[in-house]
This record gives sequence, C-alpha cells and structure tokens, in this order.
Amino acid sequence: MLAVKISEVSKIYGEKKVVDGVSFEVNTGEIFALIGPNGAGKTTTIRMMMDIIKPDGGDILIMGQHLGEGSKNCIGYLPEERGLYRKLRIMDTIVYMASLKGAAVETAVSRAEALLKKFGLYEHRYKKIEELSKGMGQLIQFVVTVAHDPGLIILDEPFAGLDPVNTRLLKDTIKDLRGEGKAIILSTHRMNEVQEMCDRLFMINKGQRVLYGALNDIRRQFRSNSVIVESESPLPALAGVTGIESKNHSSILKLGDAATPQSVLAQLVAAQVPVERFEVALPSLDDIFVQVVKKS
Ligand SMILES: Nc1ncnc2c1ncn2[C@@H]1O[C@H](COP(=O)(O)OP(=O)(O)OP(=O)(O)O)[C@@H](O)[C@H]1O
Repeated sequence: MLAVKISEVSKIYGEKKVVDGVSFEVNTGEIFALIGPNGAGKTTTIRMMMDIIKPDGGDILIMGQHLGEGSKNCIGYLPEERGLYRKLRIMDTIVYMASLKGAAVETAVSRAEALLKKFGLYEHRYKKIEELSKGMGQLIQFVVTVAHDPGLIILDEPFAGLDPVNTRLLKDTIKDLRGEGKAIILSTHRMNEVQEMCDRLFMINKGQRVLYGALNDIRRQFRSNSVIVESESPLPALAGVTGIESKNHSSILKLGDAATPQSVLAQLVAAQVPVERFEVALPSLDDIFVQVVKKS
C-alpha cells in the first residue's frame, strides 16, 4: 500500500517556484530518504504533506486520503527545530500530544512506556522536560512523534545531537517501526545515515526531482568501472587495469574500457592470489550527491 502519493506538486513564493512539479511515492514498510542541498525545497514539500501550507498545484494523498484532519492524524512529524513544553511532565506531554492526534489514552501510554523502556528513560517518566538533558529531550520528542501510532513517520535530522549509543538505539527503533509496516521519511544531510538506513530515496534540487529510486540501483547507476580487492599478498600486473590505489591490504583497481570485474577476478584466481574480498566498487551517496548538485 502507498503511504504517500505526490503528483506534480508545486509551490510558488513570489516569482520563485520553490517546488516545481515533483512526484514521488512512499510505500508502507520502507524507510525513504528525502534529500537535497540547503534551500532545495525539502521542508516546503514536508509542510505541504502535513497540510501546514497549501500547494499551488498538484495532488497529495496520505494513506490514500486527500489532505485534511484524517490525513494529519496519520502522520507523526519530528521537526528539526525541537520544542516541547519544558514545564510539563513527560508522560503528560506524550499523552496530551497523542490525544490531539486522536489516539486513545491507553494506546498512547502503552506505546510510550515501551519506547521509554527501550530508551532507558522509563524511570524519568514523571519528570519535567526541563529536568532532562538535550539528547534525552530529543528521544522524548521522538516518543511524542510516534505515540499516536501513525502510519507515516516523518523525521527531520532525527540523530542530530545524539551520542553514538542513543543514535544506535534510535536507528534500531526506526528499523523496528519499518518492520511493523510503518512508512518512514527521513530528511537529512548526512548521507552515511541514508546509505545505512534507507531503502529508496528522492533527491530534490532547486525545487526539481534529480534522483529517485532504490538506493542500490542509484549507486549502481553512478558506478565507475572499478573493483575493490583485499589481499595480504601483493597484486600481480593485471591486464585491463589502468590504475591502482592501495591502502593497507585493500586496493581499488580502475578498469579500462575492455576490462570487466570478471576478467580481473579470473586473472587473480589464475595467479593464485589469496583474495579476502572482491567487490564491484560503488560510489558513496555522498559522492553521488556532490556530483548531482555540481551537474545541475
Ligand atoms: N515562507 C517562505 N517565503 C518565501 N520563500 C520561502 C518560504 N519558505 C521557504 N522559502 C524558500 O523556498 C526555498 C526552499 O526552502 P526549504 O525550506 O523548503 O528548503 P530545504 O530543502 O528544506 O532547505 P534546508 O536543507 O536548508 O533546510 C528556499 O529558497 C527558501 O528561501
């Protein structure tokens, strides 16, 4: 089932089309990245999905519904600018915010308790928000985002400010939510997070779609003709290899037009080189991002 269907959506501010006829779909049970350089139109797109601002053209469906109160309640949104009522107690905040989104108190409490336990914050549940550290407050805001059991979860830079342990906990929790069939949209500038977490991505630049599809397909699409070889033995001269970059026992071999990964592997096997790793080199998403922005 589609969690989001955006068709030919535009937004104009003054003379400028900040979102220019973009279309994409997000499936349930996937983590979907929304990426793009500063000012590309990501937040504007998210705000239109949340019905905070109206599009000037196009159509948006959330969980099969046109925008309205119903669609809003299907969404959990963690904005980049965090903000909770600092004087309120944690559990009261979570239950109050979930009730605004139409959730029953019992649902909100049981989901909140499970997550607070997971994050090691259960014992703090009756404290005031102001008594927590910044990172703890951020985890509470995540609990607030998902306590009403939304089908679509939109997360804007969710890991900013978290230590490595809490980052790992939150990543695992997000993956668990995907396992439960939730659709998750991750908007971030950290390409390593996208590479690690996301199934598919949409990249916007100057209001327009520049990349869209499965992460691995996109990486394959941008690959240069190179392979990575790990071996403790020195590599022999290999026909078709036009350049080698080596570090420790790992080498990146650039292949000429006539060579293929298979022809290189066959030569290594014939020369009885003990190979520990052999793989076709794919560019990092970071490299692809920079390449796409430069080109456009
Ligand atoms: N309320 C507004 N009035 C006029 N222009 C706006 C408004 N909101 C956003 N813009 C412009 O729309 C463009 C897209 O902004 P948007 O906030 O969607 O970008 P973004 O991709 O989220 O960027 P960032 O990564 O920096 O957060 C920018 O040029 C911005 O200046």
